[in-house]
Amino acid sequence: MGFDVELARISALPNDAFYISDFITEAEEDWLLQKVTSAPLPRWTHLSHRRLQTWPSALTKSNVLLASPLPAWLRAPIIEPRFQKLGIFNDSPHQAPNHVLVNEYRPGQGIMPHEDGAAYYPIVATVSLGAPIVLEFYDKPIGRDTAAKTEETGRTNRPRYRILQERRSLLVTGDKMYTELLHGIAETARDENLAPETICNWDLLRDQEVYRSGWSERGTRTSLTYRDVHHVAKIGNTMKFLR
Ligand SMILES: O=C(O)CCC(=O)C(=O)O
Ligand SMILES: [Fe+2]
Repeated sequence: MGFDVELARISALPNDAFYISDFITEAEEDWLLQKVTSAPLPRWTHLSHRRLQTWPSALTKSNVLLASPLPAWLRAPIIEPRFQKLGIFNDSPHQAPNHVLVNEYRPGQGIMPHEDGAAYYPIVATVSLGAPIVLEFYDKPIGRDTAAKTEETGRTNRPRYRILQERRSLLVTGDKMYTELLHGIAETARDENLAPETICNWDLLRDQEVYRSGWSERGTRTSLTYRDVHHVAKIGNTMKFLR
């Protein structure tokens, strides 16, 4: 395999999580960003605090993916051969990711603490492009009225874990990190309080020196989040019912 995945384990976390700082080269990063930005405008969904592309297509209301291959630029070299060599999706239903959300965050933008839900096998592999950003994991609010509590407390609750994602890195989180915690990205123009004690993957960072001041100015950060959707429907089968 050439690379021992245990070397990439974020050992401060109780459940499986892996971080590889130099997952893609600078040239690959440039090329991927160019692919993202040259996608036709209707590809983007504009949300209030980020914009999003969904490949190959959005899931149906019942969380079904209509079978269609991912575009070549999202497959090679990331899935083939790199994910395959690392064996990231070996245990997932299709032994490979079949769905990618591309998120773009400008300074000041983020994503409220949330969970990704049951549509996906609980492994997410995220490639970060453009600029570093901190991903935060929160305990789920306890008790009834969960959604309202998340709205109220999501921002003020202190995160339980923080992971700094450098540009060109890969973060793999799975298992209970996704099913028992919420994750989000603060809406800020500056990630603060960066230190070995507060950042779980500090030892695995490519460049700790640049964060010595304890903060990092946000730039435009793009993430490619790879997942395996449980339910896939062949269009041919769907068409049968339409005839
Ligand atoms: O951009 C990220 O790293 C996280 C995105 C996310 O949580 C999501 O799309 O569900
Ligand atoms: Fe998410």
